[in-house]
Order: sequence, then C-alpha cells, then structure tokens
Amino acid sequence: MTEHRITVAGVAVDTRHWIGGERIASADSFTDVSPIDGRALGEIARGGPAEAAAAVAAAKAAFPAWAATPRAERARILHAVADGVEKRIEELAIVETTDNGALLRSHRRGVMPRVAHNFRFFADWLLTLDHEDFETRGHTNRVSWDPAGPCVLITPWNAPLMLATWKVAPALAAGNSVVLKPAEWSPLTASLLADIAAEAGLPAGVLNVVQGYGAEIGEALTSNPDVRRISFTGSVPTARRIAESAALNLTPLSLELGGKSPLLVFADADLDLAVDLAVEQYDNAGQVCLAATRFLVEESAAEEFTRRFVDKATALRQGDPRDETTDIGPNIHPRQLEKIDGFVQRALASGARAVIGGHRGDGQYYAPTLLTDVRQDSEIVQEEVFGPVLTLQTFADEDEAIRLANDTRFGLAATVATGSRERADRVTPRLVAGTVWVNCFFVRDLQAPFGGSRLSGVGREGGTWSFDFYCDLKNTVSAPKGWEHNHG
Ligand SMILES: NC(=O)C1=CN([C@@H]2O[C@H](COP(=O)(O)OP(=O)(O)OC[C@H]3O[C@@H](n4cnc5c(N)ncnc54)[C@H](O)[C@@H]3O)[C@@H](O)[C@H]2O)C=CC1
Ligand SMILES: O=C(O)/C=C/C=C(\O)C(=O)O
Repeated sequence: MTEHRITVAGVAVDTRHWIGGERIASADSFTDVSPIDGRALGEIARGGPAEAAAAVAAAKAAFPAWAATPRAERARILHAVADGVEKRIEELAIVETTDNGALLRSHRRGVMPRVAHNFRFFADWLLTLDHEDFETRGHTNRVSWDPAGPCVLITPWNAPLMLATWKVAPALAAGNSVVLKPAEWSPLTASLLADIAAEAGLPAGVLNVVQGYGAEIGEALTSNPDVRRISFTGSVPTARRIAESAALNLTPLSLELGGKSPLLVFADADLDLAVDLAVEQYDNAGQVCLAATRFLVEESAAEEFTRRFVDKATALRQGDPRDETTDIGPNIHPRQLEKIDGFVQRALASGARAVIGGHRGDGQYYAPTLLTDVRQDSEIVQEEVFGPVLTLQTFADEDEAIRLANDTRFGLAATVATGSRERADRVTPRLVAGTVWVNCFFVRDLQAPFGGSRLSGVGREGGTWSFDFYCDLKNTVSAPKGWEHNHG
C-alpha cells in the first residue's frame, strides 16, 4: 500500500488529491524528488481521467452556491486563507524550497508573503469591482461580472505556490470553483494550500487539487466540457496542446508562456545599476519567465559593463538553497539540467565564447554562465533556456538596439537601463513586450496587466483584467423608468 504522506522538515503533507473536500487516493503514484540532493521525498497520488472527471464534477456541484455567496463573504473567506498562509509561512517556505530548490530566504521573505497578498489583493479588488451605469436613449446599461463556472488552473514548477495562487485567488474571488493541477516536479505546497483553504472555511468542492502528469490528468482536465476557463503558465509546446484540447469545447484560455527578454544597456546608463539589474537575472537559477536573458549593450560601454558584471557574478554563492548566504540554488530536475547544458554546448560548438561558466556544476547545479560572440539568429539567442544562462551582444545605436530586442518570437518583458528620460520615452513604446521596466526590474503590482505578446502568451491577468477573464461579462439593458409594476 503506497504511503501518501510526506514529511518535509517536520511538516506533514498529504499527497492524495483533494476533491470535494475529501482526500482521495489513486491506484498509481509517482515519486517526488528534491533537487537539492536528489533525495526521494515520497510518493504522490498520480491522477488520470477518473480523478479529473471527479474533480470537475465536484467543482461543478460546488459552483452555484459559491457563485451566489455575497461578494463580502467571499472576500472574508479569502482573507482567512491569507491569514492561514501567513501563519504557515515558515512551513510553506521550507516545503517549497525542498520541493523545487528555490532559495529559502526568498520564500520566507518574498514569495510566501506575496502568496498571502495574492488572496488579500483579489478579495479587496472584488469589492471595488464596479462599472458605472450608462444610458442609451433613456435605457440603463448595467455591466456585471458574473462567475463563469469551474476553472482549470495548470501551473509550473519554477514558482509553484506563487504562480498557482496568482490564478486561484482571482478565480475564487470571481465566484468560480477551481481545479488546480500543480506541476509534477513540485506538487507539495498546492496540497498544503488545500488544507489551509479548508481550515479558512472555503466550502467543500470550491477548491480541488489534483496531482499527476500533464499528458494524463492534465489533458483530461483541459478537454472536459464542464470547464469554463483554463489558465496555464508554462511552455509554448504544452500551451499548444492545451489550446487544442480547449478548442474541442471552445473553452476560453489564458496563457502565460515563456520569454527571451532583453536588457538594453545604453552608454548613458548608471553602469553599476545596470550591472545590478543584469546579475539579478540569475535569480531562481534562471528559472524565471520574465528574466532578461539577452544583454544588449551599447558598444562603447560593453567592455566596462562586462568587467563589472564578471566581478559581481563571480562573487555569487552557489549552493544549498536552505543556507541564508546562498544566492543561486540548483535547477529543478536532471532533465532540465540536461536541456540547459544542451543549449550551452551547442552554442559553444557553433562559436559562442563563455565569459563565465559554460558547464555544469556538481549535482544539479549549473555554473552561472554568460555567453558572447553569439549570432542573432542562433538557438541560444532565440530559444528560452530556463537556466542560469545569459548572452551578451552589442549595438551601435538605438535603432539597432530595438531591432535586436524585438527580434525573437517572444514578447514577455524588456528592461532598459539609460540615464536619459527622453531616450526611455523614445525606446519603450517601440519594444514588443507585456511589461517594460526602466532602470528597475521585477517591480510587480497585481493591479497591472500581466502577460505577453507573440508566443509569450494570450491574454492578460491582474486587477480588473483577471476578473474580465474569470467572469462572464454581462450588460443588462433596462427600459426607461415607468415599466415597474408593483406586485407587492
Ligand atoms: N513561463 C513559465 O513560467 C515557464 C516556462 N517553462 C518552460 O517550459 C520548459 C519545459 O518545462 P516543463 O516542466 O516541461 O513545462 P510544461 O509547460 O510542460 O509544464 C507546466 C505544467 O503543464 C502541465 N502539462 C504538461 N503537459 C500538459 C498537457 N498536455 N495538458 C495539460 N497540462 C499539461 C504540467 O504537468 C505542468 O503542470 C522549460 O524549460 C521552460 O522553458 C517552464 C515552466 C514555467
Ligand atoms: O512573480 C511574478 O510576479 C511573476 C513571475 C512569473 C514567473 O516567474 C514565471 O511565470 O516564470
């Protein structure tokens, strides 16, 4: 009999599915492995079509009552979920770090507080969601955001609970029920979230969490005709498969995909700041969709920028992510490491030069790498690596900088370092990107629209855009005053 309970640093995690307010086992399981040391953490219930159907059925059954729950009550429960997250920050942080290898200090001080904030923000935004009535030839138009129904949320391993709750919170706030499927490489904190939500009073079936492989339970979820929304964060090939499944029922989709974002460094920039921004791109061992992985540096500043970057990057400490002094942890999985090294070795073989790194480290670590002498049309410049691998190219003028910046299939983000406001105002409108940062990086606000252009995604989430996606927008038009009959 498979034991569906994992204990991580003293924290017990039930690894069965959470469906309709009950823990449900599967006949099959898969092994969850920690990227820190390759240790098997335990067995996870491996769902398939039957569990997908059960979870969607539970979500469908729970939907009408949750949708009819007054907004203020929904908001109260979501704040209670945030309270539960805040009480368990330490536990969530160590479990997440053990499961996906990202830094414990970031989980403690940045990520888990943001998880709680995701719930608080969308709970509060729900209460402000309003559209002023307007008139058409004396008739009144009233716009409403009606809950849509069961939502399937499919999430990746690079920031598991953060990216899951960034979808779960608005979907629930909107009055929908949810089936969450976390990535199979990092499933643990989603299961803890199910416990926290139940303790906070979220009714059974409103949030369901199922585990398993994308090709098995994932496809069964995305092709289910009772699902009213699908939101996905992950890779482009998987997005295509999900879009094919969704097409069967014309289920609306929100897709947040990869990136190959540029950091443009103009010679008039504060070079220390530009270098700080550049070194940040190794955060989370490079497993960040928003990362500015392509440095584009004005020719006259390139030598000095590179010298200062190398000084700073080589001082980063790579090691156990539970150690407070570590800057770069492991990559998630041997397969991902293989993929990263494949990109780098092919680039080196075709003429790229490693300014630093260019090889594996011990175990599941990849040496922070900067490659130069790379061609614009090469794989390493065009494809998302999702590891601590950056490239450096130079440009002669603004036009060339913009041409290189925009010359990929992606359009998620761009970062510009310049000392000139006029230049920033000229350059930023010409960049193809969902988010552009000027002399800063990763300043995120849930009010802002978030998503990508081109292959970086479809749609935007954040603030009212999240409610626009997770709701059926309705316009109710009433005839001019005087039609009411009093049947009192
Ligand atoms: N935009 C982002 O934030 C992320 C981008 N990536 C990119 O994707 C590459 C591959 O990483 P993967 O783990 O393979 O990402 P993936 O896109 O395959 O996995 C993300 C999620 O999709 C699910 N999934 C996979 N196939 C599915 C299907 N047919 N139907 C429904 N759900 C399915 C997975 O179980 C997981 O929960 C990375 O190297 C990176 O380039 C990966 C993770 C996050
Ligand atoms: O933390 C955020 O606000 C967004 C992060 C997005 C990613 O890291 C991703 O999808 O890879």
